[in-house]
This record gives sequence, C-alpha cells and structure tokens, in this order.
Amino acid sequence: MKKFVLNLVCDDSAGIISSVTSYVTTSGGNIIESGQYVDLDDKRFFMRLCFEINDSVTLKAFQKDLEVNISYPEMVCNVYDLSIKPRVMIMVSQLGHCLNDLLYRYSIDQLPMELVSVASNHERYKSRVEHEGLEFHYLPITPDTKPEQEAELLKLIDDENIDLVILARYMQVLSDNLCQKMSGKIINIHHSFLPSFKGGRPYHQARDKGVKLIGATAHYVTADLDEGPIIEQDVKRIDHAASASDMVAIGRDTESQVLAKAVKLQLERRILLHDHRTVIFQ
Ligand SMILES: Nc1nc2c(c(=O)[nH]1)N[C@@H](CN(C=O)c1ccc(C(=O)N[C@@H](CCC(=O)O)C(=O)O)cc1)CN2
Repeated sequence: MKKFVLNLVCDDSAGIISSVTSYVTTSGGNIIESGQYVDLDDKRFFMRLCFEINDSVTLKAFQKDLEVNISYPEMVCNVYDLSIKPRVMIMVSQLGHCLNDLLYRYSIDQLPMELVSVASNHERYKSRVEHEGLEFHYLPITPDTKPEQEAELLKLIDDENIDLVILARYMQVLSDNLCQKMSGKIINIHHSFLPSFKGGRPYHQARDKGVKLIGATAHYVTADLDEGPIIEQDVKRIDHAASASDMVAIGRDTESQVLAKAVKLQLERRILLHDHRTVIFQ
C-alpha cells in the first residue's frame, strides 16, 4: 500500500466532503486522515485527504479518473503520491544554523525529501555539504552580475529537476522572473515576526523599536520582499538588556525550528494556498 494526498480548494457548497470521500473510497482508497475548512468570508472550501491505496494504482491514472469524476466551481485539486519524495535545493549565504539543522534532520530521515544540492553565494559551507555527500554549487553574485547568477541558478534548478528551494538564510533578493517561475516552490526563513521588520537587519530594527518579543517567519517567496504567504511563525521573549547580537543568538534556534516545521508541512502536502494566505491541516 502507498499513501496519496488529495488537496482540494473550490467554492463551497453542501455535500463536497461526502462526494469526495465516497469517490476516494470507491476508488480503493482507505482514508487515514482528513481536514476541512470553509472560509465564511469568501465561501471558499478547503480539504486535505490522506489515504492509503494499492501500489498498483498509479498517481497519473488516479488524477485522470478524478478529473472526470470530481468537479466543483473554481476548483483547484492536486493529488500527490507521498512515496515520491520532492527534490530539494537548499540555498544559504554566510549564516549556517538553518542549513546545519536541515542537514541533521535530513540525516535522521525526519524530512521526507530528496536533498539534491546546496547552493550559495559564498564557499563557507562547501566542505560541510560535500562531507554529507551532496552537490555544492558556488554562485557568487554582485549587483552587476545578478542576472547572470540567477540564470545559472535557474539552469541548475531545471537540470536537477528541483521541486522545492529552501532559502536557509540566503541573503539575496530573488528577481520577479525567478519568483514567478518557482511560484509556491520557494520557502524562506525571515528572522523577524512578520509583518514587523521586513528587509535586512531585522534584529537591529527590533532593538531600535524596543520590542519585547522577537521571532521568525517561514513564508513562500514572492517578488515582494518578505510579503509572501506565511506558513509558520514563532516568538521568543526578550528584555531591554538584549542587544542586536543577543537577539541574533536567541533567534538562531527559533529560525531553525520554524523553517524545519514549515518544510515538513510542505513535504507532507499540508499547506493549501488561499490568495495571499495559507490554510494548514496539521
Ligand atoms: N524576491 C524575494 N527574494 C528573497 C526574499 C523574498 O521574500 N522575496 N526573502 C529573502 C530573505 N531576506 C529576508 O528574509 C532578505 C534577504 C536579503 C535582503 C537584502 O536586502 N539583500 C541585499 C544584499 C545583501 C547582501 O549582499 O548581503 C540585496 O539583495 O540587495 C533582504 C531580505 C531572500 N530573497
């Protein structure tokens, strides 16, 4: 047996849950987890079903049959085979705590993904990454070479058939072109409790404002810096004595944990998009 996940979004109406679950059951599926939500403001319906199904059923065949049998107004429906692990590229700049955390979680099979490579605009983590038996791509960048660097990055993403890019403190703003090409496929960790303190040096901004809570936010990357749909957040309490450097130290674990949680939710197909927001079935 293998596990499929069906994610469905459509205009709400009565009977969707019973007809979709009946369809899955009559197709040989055994539903092992289900989540539903209706947004009462815009009457949009959200559903995630995880079900076991016989190995003989191919994802392609199931999707094809579903398209014929399940149709609702303004419907977006995706089915995933959880035995097919998404191919992942991690990107990093100078700070390696999130990269290190992801490499460890991957090494103990906590993240159901195929980690293909790590790319960076610095060589600092080359030996660390290659020691893990992974490809390391050094992609130096300056304001003048950004288009060429991004073209090389996109070629790597295509050549390696990357399904998900994780920005694990990669400190370069990605172009609109790259963000559009990889829409919904790039997750970033921002070292603040968004929407506060967007952009560079958020801990210095927090220090200047004298806030008592600092945090981290994992979000999908869009062309608008630090504006993408939020996936996961967490905060830590600080006091007047905390310097920006203290906050950097306090924030490391929060950033790593928030990013790992967001990546796991993505890999388990627990995130559905609702315009610029997310619906998450945990
Ligand atoms: N299109 C997007 N690209 C990136 C996003 C995003 O939300 N949309 N998030 C960033 C990460 N990030 C904050 O989380 C961030 C990264 C970089 C900067 C920045 O101002 N970078 C400067 C260069 C800095 C340097 O060279 O050290 C720049 O790119 O000009 C702000 C926020 C990742 N990319």
